[in-house]
Amino acid sequence: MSTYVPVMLDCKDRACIVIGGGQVAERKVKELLVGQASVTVISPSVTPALRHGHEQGELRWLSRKYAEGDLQGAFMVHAASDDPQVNENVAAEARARGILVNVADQPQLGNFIHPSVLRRGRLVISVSTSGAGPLAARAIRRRLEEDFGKEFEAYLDLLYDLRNGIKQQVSDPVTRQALLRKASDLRLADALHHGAARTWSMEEIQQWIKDNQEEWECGQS
Ligand SMILES: C[C@@]1(CC(=O)O)C2=NC(=C\c3[nH]c(c(CCC(=O)O)c3CC(=O)O)Cc3[nH]c(c(CC(=O)O)c3CCC(=O)O)/C=C3\N/C(=C\2)[C@@H](CCC(=O)O)[C@]3(C)CC(=O)O)/[C@H]1CCC(=O)O
Ligand SMILES: NC(=O)c1ccc[n+]([C@@H]2O[C@H](COP(=O)([O-])OP(=O)(O)OC[C@H]3O[C@@H](n4cnc5c(N)ncnc54)[C@H](O)[C@@H]3O)[C@@H](O)[C@H]2O)c1
Repeated sequence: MSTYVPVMLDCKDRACIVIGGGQVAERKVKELLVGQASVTVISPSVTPALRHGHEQGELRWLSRKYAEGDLQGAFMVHAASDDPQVNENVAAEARARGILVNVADQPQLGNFIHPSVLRRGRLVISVSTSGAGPLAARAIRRRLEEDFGKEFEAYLDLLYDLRNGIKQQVSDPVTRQALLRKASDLRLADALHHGAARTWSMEEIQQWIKDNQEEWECGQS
């Protein structure tokens, strides 16, 4: 079994092809659409959700079987048909073209696999068992859902603004580092959980930076 390297891929507007239109293809397409990829499904039949996506213009569906040459110009392909020989052929074309390829039934023929994903806005927690047991990956992800609740979406939006504010307002590198550490303290997320998880105004963000900067500088003198 491979030891995989986890990465976060930017698929925005990239040509991503999915061969097959069943439940597995649907799941992979959903993740690609979250990443704003340009998705083409090639399959004689598709699930109602994929058909709906096609009708809404969210993805392209070519209603036919895979044919060699379909992968020309693609960034990534998913071989998710229920025909092992077709999936093998897709993997072979992808390898010859140097395209990223995921193979649903024979993962070892591809060069990446999907983790189970928990999203809370900007927070992405990916769980993989390296192929040992996808259902266990799902179960672990579900357990993490309890520890990382919806407040993390608001917290990461706040952290994004706080970091930008700190970088703009605080020039001393040591003070800046101290404030960045404080903003990254998960107690801030807990506070959002216990209080109302709401958006901070720019004034509140600037005030937080000012107060904490003063507190830090007082502690140093
Ligand atoms: C996490 C998740 C993400 C996703 O798909 O996006 C995912 N599989 C999920 C569900 C799921 N998969 C399977 C079942 C049926 C139950 C069962 O058999 O256990 C269910 C449940 C269902 O479908 O409901 C069967 C299965 N899966 C693979 C094979 C082939 C093999 O093992 O050789 C077979 C046998 C096929 C057969 O024999 O028919 C292979 C892979 N599945 C992976 C990912 C990759 C490894 C992930 C890891 O371990 O880190 C890897 C290697 C490649 C890949 O797909 O990228 C998603 C859960 C999402 C969530 O809910 O959170
Ligand atoms: N990796 C995973 O997470 C995972 C999970 C479950 C099953 N699987 C495996 O993934 C594969 C697909 O599973 P599914 O449940 O989506 O199957 P499914 O039967 O629901 O769908 C198969 C799809 O492949 C299409 N297809 C068949 N021949 C084709 C061809 N020549 N060109 C293009 N499309 C073609 C069919 O039209 C259909 O839409 C199976 O091999 C299954 O064993 C993988």
